[in-house]
Amino acid sequence: MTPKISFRNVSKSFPLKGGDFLALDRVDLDIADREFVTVVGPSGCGKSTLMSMAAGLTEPGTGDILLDGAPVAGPGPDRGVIFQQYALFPWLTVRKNVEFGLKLMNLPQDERRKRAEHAIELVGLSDFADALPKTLSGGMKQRCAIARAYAVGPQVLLMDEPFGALDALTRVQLQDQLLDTWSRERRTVMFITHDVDEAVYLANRVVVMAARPGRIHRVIDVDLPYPRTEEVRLSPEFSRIRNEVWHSVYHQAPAA
Ligand SMILES: Nc1ncnc2c1ncn2[C@@H]1O[C@H](COP(=O)(O)OP(=O)(O)OP(=O)(O)O)[C@@H](O)[C@H]1O
Repeated sequence: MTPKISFRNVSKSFPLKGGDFLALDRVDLDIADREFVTVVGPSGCGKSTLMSMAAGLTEPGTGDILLDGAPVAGPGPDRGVIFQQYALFPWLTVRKNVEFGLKLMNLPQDERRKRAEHAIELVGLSDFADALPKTLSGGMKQRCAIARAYAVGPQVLLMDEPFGALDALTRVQLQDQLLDTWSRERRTVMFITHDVDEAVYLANRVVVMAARPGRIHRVIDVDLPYPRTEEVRLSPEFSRIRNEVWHSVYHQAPAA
């Protein structure tokens, strides 16, 4: 079956004083339809660059990035992008923030309203639909940003450390909520995180990257059942996989 997203021999350099800096070196990765893939690796290994290329916001230097087998030519409503900073419009309510992305799709007003309500309900913010962002906690703001991405109905969610700024408890709650939505709506998810526990808890597979140059170091299967519960989180198998990921991230041999 055609992968949902493919990185084929993708390299990317950025110009620096004194020569080019190779940020990504020959990355090959296929992400299947409806798969949940997390990406971890040391700071600067190119995680965000890789995701930005899948989003169509950054062009690959060489190689191909394919979506359903066709080259990515730029951003599109088939991919929802969520960053660590909530990026909400402060003067718009939760509902208006969520509806905003739908305006660009030229949907009729009642369809926009319906889609926004559904997305707001999915993230558990219905009681706050008419609230302004400044009155929301960090976790609620991030849920609003997630609802905005959901509302457009993308087949792919590209999430760059979406829970990075949140406290540990809110983070765990949003992980569960994300998995709950994913298991019902089954979008393809590519999710960057610095948190090894989070990477294992969420994913079908964890991609471990290495730095200098940025590249894929290992891909580790997470053969744990869904739904991921506290029991799963506390299981010996979870610890074993977590330790394996941890070891691959923090004990990488330097590049040849
Ligand atoms: N626009 C740019 N111009 C020059 N260098 C860049 C640019 N974007 C990224 N880089 C460099 O490319 C490398 C990879 O950056 P990237 O942000 O993708 O890494 P990362 O793994 O997401 O890092 P972190 O975990 O710290 O967020 C870094 O060394 C960075 O300095």
